[in-house]
Amino acid sequence: MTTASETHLDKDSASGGGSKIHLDRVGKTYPGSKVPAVEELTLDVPEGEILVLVGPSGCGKSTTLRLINRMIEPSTGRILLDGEDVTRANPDKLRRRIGYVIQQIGLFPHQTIAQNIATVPKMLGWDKTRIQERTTELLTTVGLDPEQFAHRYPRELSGGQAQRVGVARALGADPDIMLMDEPFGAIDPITRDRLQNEFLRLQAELHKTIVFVTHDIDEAIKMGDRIAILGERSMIRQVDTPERILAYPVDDFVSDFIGTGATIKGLNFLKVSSLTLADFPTMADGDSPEAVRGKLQQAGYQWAVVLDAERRPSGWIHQDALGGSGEQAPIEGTLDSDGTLFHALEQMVQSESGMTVVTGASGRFEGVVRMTDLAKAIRRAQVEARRHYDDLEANS
Ligand SMILES: Nc1ncnc2c1ncn2[C@@H]1O[C@H](COP(=O)(O)OP(=O)(O)OP(=O)(O)O)[C@@H](O)[C@H]1O
Repeated sequence: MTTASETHLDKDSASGGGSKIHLDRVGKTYPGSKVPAVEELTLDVPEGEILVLVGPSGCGKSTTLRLINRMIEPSTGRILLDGEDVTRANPDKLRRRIGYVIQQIGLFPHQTIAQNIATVPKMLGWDKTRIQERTTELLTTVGLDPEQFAHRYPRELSGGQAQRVGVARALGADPDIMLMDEPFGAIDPITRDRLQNEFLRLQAELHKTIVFVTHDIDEAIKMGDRIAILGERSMIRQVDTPERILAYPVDDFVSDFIGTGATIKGLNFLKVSSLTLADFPTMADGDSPEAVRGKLQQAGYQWAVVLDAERRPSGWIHQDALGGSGEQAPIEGTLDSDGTLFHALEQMVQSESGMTVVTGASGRFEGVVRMTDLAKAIRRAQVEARRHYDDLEANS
């Protein structure tokens, strides 16, 4: 097995070529501390990517994030944005280019929501009309009615609304980089899920380059184009797409961190369209029970899919019911080829047949997904991920 230190960087990233954010052996030792909080961290974030930093409490995630906008000054190393060394640039100017969202939101309590959102545009000297237009636009973008909310104060908002304002404020001057430190951390699970979805929808339009800190691996899997799993002193243990990390954690530290159920979570990244659906016995209008029993015996199945006149699946029939009761078991939902294998598994475990039906155009029957198909797809993902790491090692 390759080790994390051998695998966490590819050749391009070592030089930072073309990255929006490039950290070059950045380190931070806090005054009075013997141990660095961040040690020799080299990391790249390509333009338009959400990179999630995840790791155990105290491993240095927040410090790393704050090094990027120099809220914390690095002790060693260089920070490059768009290829430009900003390690010694004016930090105030730098921060105007970079949006920053934190868990505690940090809204100014004595300023209205509109004034809060206008913070950076004001610093940049925008005129009143432009600021007002931008504030209205941003409130709408984050799903808050400007008429209702612009003139309220932070204490007059719910946690979820305040968090949306936090995002709007960070987007104030349209920065192309956003740093987000557990932005949805202190919110109830339902609102949190909604905010995550809204943010992903927003990002699909805005294409910001985002570094996002969380200690929650599920949030990392959901939000990240890539995830960097950090160990002590922000040492990278593995950095990759969520699907590859789930398919192939490089060591026990990463396995332990992503926890149980990683394989099942990995099914979220696999689509029904990646499967070759095998021929499956069906019972259409006019088929005799004997003929269907013959098909089942030949194919080695106990269940057939019953189809209506339009070849849409209407139920399952067991071989014992053929020619007898004719009783059918319901189909617990169907999937199209865009569905994920995670949904296929969910439907499978609810279905009496233990299989999931796939439909195509106009709901017509296309095939079924069986447990063995899921197992094969998982193994294929694992083999591909492993091959990727073997190639990286061979090329390093
Ligand atoms: N201002 C500071 N002065 C001294 N040490 C600090 C300071 N801020 C953080 N540290 C230390 O640096 C290390 C990394 O802290 P940091 O907040 O970056 O970790 P984290 O991974 O974000 O933690 P958490 O998930 O618990 O928020 C910790 O050991 C912490 O105690």
